Amino acid sequence: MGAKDNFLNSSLGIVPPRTRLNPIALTPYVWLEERGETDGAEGLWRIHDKLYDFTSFINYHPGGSDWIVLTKGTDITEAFESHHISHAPEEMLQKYYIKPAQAKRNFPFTFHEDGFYRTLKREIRKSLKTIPKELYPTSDMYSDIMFTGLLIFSLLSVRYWNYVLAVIAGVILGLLTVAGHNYIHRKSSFRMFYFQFSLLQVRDWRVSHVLSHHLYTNTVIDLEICMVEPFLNFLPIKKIFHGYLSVVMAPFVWLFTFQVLFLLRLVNYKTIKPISLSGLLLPICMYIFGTQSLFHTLLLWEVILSVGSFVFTAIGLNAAHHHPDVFHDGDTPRSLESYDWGLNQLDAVMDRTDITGSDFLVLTSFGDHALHHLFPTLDHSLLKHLYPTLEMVTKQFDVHLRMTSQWGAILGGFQQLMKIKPNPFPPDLNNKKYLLR
Ligand code: HEM
Repeated sequence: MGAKDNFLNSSLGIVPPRTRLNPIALTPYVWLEERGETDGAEGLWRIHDKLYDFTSFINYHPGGSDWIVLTKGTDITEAFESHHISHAPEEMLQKYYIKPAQAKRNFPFTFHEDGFYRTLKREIRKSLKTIPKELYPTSDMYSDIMFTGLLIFSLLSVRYWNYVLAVIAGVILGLLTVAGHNYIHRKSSFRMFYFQFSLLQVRDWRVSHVLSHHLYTNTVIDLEICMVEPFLNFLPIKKIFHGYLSVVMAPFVWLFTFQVLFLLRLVNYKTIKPISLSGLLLPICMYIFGTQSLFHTLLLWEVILSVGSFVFTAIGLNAAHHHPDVFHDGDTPRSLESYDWGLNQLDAVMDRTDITGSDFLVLTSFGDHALHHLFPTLDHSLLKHLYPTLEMVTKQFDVHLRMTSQWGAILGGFQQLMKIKPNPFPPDLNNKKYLLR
């Protein structure tokens, strides 16, 4: 098998986008455009094996117009199923129905009424009604405090020309960016723009993270896998120097993710909108209130960005998905015929015992990740209340959520980078060593 096949081969039978071999050219928008060629949506919106025309619904979608506009011409089955917990969206579908789809779906995932995901969703719907209102949400408070901290430490660092203060501002920026991600999945709100002080873009991430990584986790179509290649290759395929280079490269990737993605954004300038530049408000404030030259202001801002990038990317890439026992495309899957999407999500995740339970840690380190993937529109501070329900349904289906420590996740990430042989057996969700304690 050549290097080319390595990148294109999916053990789930998923046909990747044409531009899969060229990570720089594979922007979120190219990814969306090329989904049109594989999804059999015939220029409309596909849900399961039916085609719909939501054109007249774009401006009425309660989650915001972005989601509908971006996904025209694609299969939105996984997005539609996972982003709505109430029955209302499903009940509206008939109004927009056009015709049956001709082509087979590009994904093996199913959502049968008696399957794992829909059963869990029914139970979660009930559990959400029992959570007392006063218990949530703490996320808004923590996010606002971090935003204020970022401003204060950034301004003080430039005012007093102090690298320590800049590093503190950088750490806050990294954590605030993770927290901002909590809002990107949901209907648009001002807090989602906290994410943009990193120079990363909400709209791009709604594609690369929400519509790609979240729905097709660790597969050849997961943009978060594609975008870090060839520097970091998490798929179990033949790699340069058997992956040793990846391990050395990892900290550099962490350090410059914010800046490199921003520069790539400038290359694809046609998708830039005025709001894309909102992150520049931070250096502008630093320049106005800091009394330093433009050059010195930019220098400290670069320190803040690099530290922030390091914190955000190191947390993100070592949070929950990369471990030799977690499913990566190429590994033997649980099923190819009828693979419940929720089970696939459990196969592709491993949560961390030392993060779960703390609202602040969960918000700032992509915690309670399995539940977050299964129900991405729920505020992070709600997730801890849903473990008993998850446990009840996993027991019913004789599967478990696997847990490890944060250190286990970091170590697992490096082991996965070195891994060149796919797992010959499907993921084992009953493996005693990882069970929730
Ligand atoms: C790409 C596909 C879609 C995505 C990613 C998406 C995403 C979302 C999001 C993020 C929300 C807000 C949830 C919240 O913050 O609580 C929402 C709400 C909603 N969406 Fe969508 N949506 C999609 C397609 C649709 C379609 C096709 C319909 C109906 C024809 C629909 C109907 C609704 C309704 C009624 C709500 C209100 C909340 C609820 O009842 O669940 N959505 N959606």
